[in-house]
Amino acid sequence: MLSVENLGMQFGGLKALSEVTMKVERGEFLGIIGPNGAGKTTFFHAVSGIYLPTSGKVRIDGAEFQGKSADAFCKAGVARTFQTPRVFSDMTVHDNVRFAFTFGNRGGDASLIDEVIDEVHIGSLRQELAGELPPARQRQLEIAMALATAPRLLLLDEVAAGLTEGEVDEVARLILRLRDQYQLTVVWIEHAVRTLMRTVDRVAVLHFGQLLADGAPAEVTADPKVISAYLGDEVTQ
Ligand SMILES: Nc1ncnc2c1ncn2[C@@H]1O[C@H](COP(=O)(O)OP(=O)(O)OP(=O)(O)O)[C@@H](O)[C@H]1O
Repeated sequence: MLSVENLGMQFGGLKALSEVTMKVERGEFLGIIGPNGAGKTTFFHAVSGIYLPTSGKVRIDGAEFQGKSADAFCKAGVARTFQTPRVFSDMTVHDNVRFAFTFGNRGGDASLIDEVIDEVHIGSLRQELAGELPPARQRQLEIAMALATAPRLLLLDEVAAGLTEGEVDEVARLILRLRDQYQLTVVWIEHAVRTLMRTVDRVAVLHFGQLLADGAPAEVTADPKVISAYLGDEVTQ
């Protein structure tokens, strides 16, 4: 579904991503972890048309996409959320989702607007202004906006940030349900490592812009390189 080859993103002298090569297979659920500043969000920007990578290839279903616009990625079935939710504050929840709907691949069936709002459990907030929602609800709204575009690949950037462990587990269950219901391929960046490890099929670890490890959660958790660079005692306690 998505593959990157020798992906690089440089800001002046800083290599935010360096020679990253990996694949996400159709239907797979990949987690991405790594310390602050490791390049996780930059990776999402590079595979959703926000940043033009300074080197390497980005492929969607085998076709080269580096340098294409965010709209082209969206039309190819890539949807994402942002670490700081990008919602239209002065518009209602419903109107935000309706706006997202016009960019995607759903054709004319606007009844799906209400469906996705209900799916992410914000049906009771339909007429609320997005700017008045707490951050966790804005993240749910962003997921609804992403779903409104009829994605095949959903990129989630810290959608569980700031939540308690129980709430993070709830978000994980929601993502799994949405994945099944909409037959999504999912990539989830999250610092809540324990929940992530229980949820995903595979984990990639970024460290200083490089891919430090990529494998099944149990393998990655036991990898000495990953433990010393990032995990410490976090998931072994
Ligand atoms: N537009 C930019 N201009 C300059 N530097 C940038 C830009 N975007 C990201 N960076 C730098 O690239 C590096 C990687 O940032 P990125 O946001 O991708 O990290 P991250 O792994 O998502 O971190 P966090 O977990 O804190 O969100 C950081 O050093 C950051 O300061």
